[in-house]
Order: sequence, then C-alpha cells, then structure tokens
Amino acid sequence: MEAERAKVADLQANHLALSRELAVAKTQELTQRRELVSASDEIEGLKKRHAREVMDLEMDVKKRDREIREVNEDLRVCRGDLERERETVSSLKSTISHQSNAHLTLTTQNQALQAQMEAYIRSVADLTGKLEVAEKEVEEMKKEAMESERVRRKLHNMVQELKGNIRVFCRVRPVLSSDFSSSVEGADAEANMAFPDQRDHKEIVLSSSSESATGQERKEVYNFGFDRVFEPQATQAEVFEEISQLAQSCTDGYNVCIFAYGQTGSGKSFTMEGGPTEETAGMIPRAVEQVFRVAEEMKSKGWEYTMEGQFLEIYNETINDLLGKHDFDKKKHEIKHDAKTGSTRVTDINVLPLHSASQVRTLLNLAQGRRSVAATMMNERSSRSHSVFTLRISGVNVGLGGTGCGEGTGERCEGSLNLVDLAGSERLNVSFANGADKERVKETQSINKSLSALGDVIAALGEKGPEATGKHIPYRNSKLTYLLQNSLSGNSKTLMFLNLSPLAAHLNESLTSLRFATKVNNTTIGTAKKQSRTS
Ligand SMILES: Nc1ncnc2c1ncn2[C@@H]1O[C@H](COP(=O)(O)OP(=O)(O)OP(=O)(O)O)[C@@H](O)[C@H]1O
Repeated sequence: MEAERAKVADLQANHLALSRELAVAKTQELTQRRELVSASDEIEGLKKRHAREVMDLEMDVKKRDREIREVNEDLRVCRGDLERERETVSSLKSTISHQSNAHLTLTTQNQALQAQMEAYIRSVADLTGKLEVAEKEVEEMKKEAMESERVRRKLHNMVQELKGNIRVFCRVRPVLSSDFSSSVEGADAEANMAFPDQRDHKEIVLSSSSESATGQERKEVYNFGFDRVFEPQATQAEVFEEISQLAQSCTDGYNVCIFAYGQTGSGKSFTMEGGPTEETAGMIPRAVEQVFRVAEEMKSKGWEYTMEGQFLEIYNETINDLLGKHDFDKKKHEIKHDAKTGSTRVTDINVLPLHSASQVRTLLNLAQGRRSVAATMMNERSSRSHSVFTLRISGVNVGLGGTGCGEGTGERCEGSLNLVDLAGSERLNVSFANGADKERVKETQSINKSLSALGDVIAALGEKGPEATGKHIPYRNSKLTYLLQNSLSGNSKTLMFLNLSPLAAHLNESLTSLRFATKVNNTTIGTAKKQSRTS
C-alpha cells in the first residue's frame, strides 16, 4: 500500500507538477492565443493593407500599362518619324555630296571666271582706251568724209563737164516677133548694122546696097560715132549703168535732162519707162530710185533733201497736166523761166511732194494711163505726144547733229531731173502713105515742128560761143524747146538717147535720126553751173 501510496503520492506529485505545467501551458497558450489573435489581427491588417497595396499596385500597373502603350505608340510614331528622318538624312547626305561636288565645280569655274573677268576688265580698259582713240579718229574721218564729199562732188562734176554737157547714146532695139506680122513684104528684113568698136562701144555702121541707073550694084556705108552705142542685146541695167552718174549730178544741184529721140516704134518708151518687171524697168523708174538712194546716202554726209515732181505732156503744142484730177486737162498752162535761179515753172500744174521711189512709180503709172495715145499705121501703141517728167530736188547741208561733227555748212543746192519721152520722129509721108485723117496729119506736123525746133536750138547752141556772142537761140519756136530751155542751155547736163529700129524698112528713117543725133553730139554747150548758194 505504501508503495501504492508512494505511487499515488508520486502520481499526485506528477499530477501537481503536470497541473502546474498545464497551468503554465495554459497561460502560455493564452498568451500565445492572444499573440495569435494579435498576430491574426496584424495579419488581417496586413492583408487589408496588402489588398489595398495590391489594388494600388494593380491600378498603378494598369496606369503603367496605359503609359507603356502610350509610350509604345509614341515610340512607333517616333520610329516612323525616325525612319523618315533617316531617309531624309540619307537623301540630304547624297544631296550634300552632290552639292559639294557642284560647289567644288562651281568654285573651280568661279575661279576660272574670275580669272577671265580680270582678263576682260583688263581688255575692256584696253578697249576703252582704243575706243576713245577710234572715236577721235572717226570724228576726224567724218570731218574728212564731209570734206572729201565736197571734193568728190566737185571732181565728179568736172568729169561730167569734160565729157561734154550734151551727150548722145544710141540704142538699137532687138527685132521683135511682132515685126514679122507686117503685111508689107520684106518689112521684117534686118538692116545691115555693124558695131565695129567692141572696146569702147562708140560706133555704129549702117550699109545699104542699091542698083544704079546703069544696073550696077551701088554699096553705101554710113559711119556714126556717139558717146556710147548699145547693141540690141543690151539690157536696161547696162544702159542705166551709163547714165546713173547723171542722177548723182542732180542731187549735187545740177539740171539734168534725159530725153529719148527716135521714130515711132524704135524703143523710146521702152528705154524711158520700160516694162513692168524689175529687169525691164526703164530709165525713169531707175533714175528716180537712184536719186532717192543717193539722197538717203547723203544724209550721212549732212545733207537733207526735199523732192517734188510734175508730169506733163505736150500734145499739138498744148500742155496737158498728167497729174491733174481729170483725164482731160482743160486749163491753159504757161511756161515761166526764172533767170536768177535758172529754174522753170509751168503755171497751174500739179507739183506733188515726193517721199519715196515707190510713190513716184505709182504716180508714173497713173500718168501713163492719161497720156493721149492714138494708134498709127506704124505702131499700135505709138504715143503721139512728148511727155516730160520733172523731179525737183532741194538740198541743204544741216550737218550731222549729235555726232560730234558740228553744225552743217548751211550750203544749199537745187537741181532737177527732166526725163523726156519724145513723140515719134517719123516723116509725114512714112506714117500716112495713103493720106489718112486730118487729125493725125496735124499731130505729125506738130511733132515734127517741135522736133525740128529742137534741132534748130541745138544747132544754134552748137555754133561757137552762142551765149557769149548774144546770138538768138530760138527756144520759143516750140513748147518743147521753150520748156527745155534750161535743160539745153549752159546750166545743165543733157543726155539724148537715139533709139533706132533694127529693120531694113526703117533704114532711111534711121539715117535721118542718126544725122540729127550727130548734130546734137557735136554740140558743146557752155559749162554747166551748179545751182547752189550758202545761206
Ligand atoms: N530693147 C528692147 N528690148 C525688147 N523690146 C523692146 C526694146 N525696145 C523696144 N522694144 C519693144 O518694141 C516695141 C516698140 O517700142 P516703144 O513703144 O518703146 O517704141 P517708141 O519709140 O516709144 O514708140 P512711140 O514713138 O510710138 O511711143 C514695144 O513693144 C517694146 O516693148
């Protein structure tokens, strides 16, 4: 029992110890429970904080995500931009590389140009110096040119004077197809004409053979010499070349008269007026053109010209104004000479200012249409009146204002150019073999009277020193000679064309014309005087 009791005491001591331990354990447990509650509160608090923090973090993450997306988007845009910028940069790089190449080239060119420019500047300076010298020389030369022009005019006119103031040119027209249509047998046969002087062209020889009373063949040879003989093939230009110097004379202040003499159909109108083409244009249009050309050229020598023209015909000893308003001129015209100036005027005649050669051509055509033209038995187109075209020229030397050559000399000159197409010179019996109408007979008589008056005037002038001896010159015997007085006397230069037909049938007429022209050619008219004055 004691064992048991000891056992129970042991058990009780154990129990006590265990109860104590349990109490301690319970206290510990309580403490721990409290700690646990506090820890779980703490955990709860932590959990809540954690949840809040997680939420905050989630929101933060979402925000960041958004931001990341935005940044990514920006990045993408930036990448695009960057890519484009890269491309731009690369193209700029290549441009820069080109540009720098170009710049290099330009720099080289610039250097070369600068070198050239410097050379130019040097040569410009050099040229400026030379120009100044040349300008001085030009000025001197202009002065010299004006002076030599004055000398030239003097010499030119001296040459003209030495050649004689009445000159005669003989021109034979070619045989025409119309010559073959004549009803008279043998009318188309060519006359025997020769031109032996092939160097100076001054001779014409006509020969004819006839049967003498004893039945023997008689050969006759006629020699004539003129200032110039033109063969049938001579062109209008060749003929004009010989007379063009005369046009210059009238711009120098001389009275120039060119007239055509010859039987009907011998080529007077062709020589003076010519055909419609440039090649066939006659002496009148060519001379007018020459005068205008010379006047234009003389501008550079300080001369200024004004021109005026008149055109008339003398038909049956009456003057008809070819520039009048009506086809038939009913006015009575008188011829007036001014002894002081040596000029001739016709009263009530239209005198038109002339500005160009083409204006003159139009006038001439108009006037030609008005000419009294009547058919004769010899030439359908024969004109039965004398036509006189007059171009008056006044010049004044006004200098070359503004060129440094100073004032003009103030010298004035007045000249005229008379171009006369005479009516046919055939004798009465040739034209009117079967005695035709009276009007035509009167016309022919009147023409022949004036032509023989022309011959008489020339013959009287040809007698030695007519003007010095005061011998009477019968200018008044016909309207033609009276009108041409100043063109035939000592104040002028005269050229006569003797037109000849090449036909054998016209041989006698040709011989008569040749004799008349020889008389004219042997006439020496005093010295031509230039009509000039210094204002
Ligand atoms: N050199 C020439 N070349 C070519 N044809 C010419 C030449 N000369 C004159 N003729 C021609 O001869 C014909 C007569 O000439 P033109 O009419 O000129 O004679 P004319 O002497 O003036 O006559 P008229 O006294 O009747 O006026 C015209 O058909 C003309 O064309």
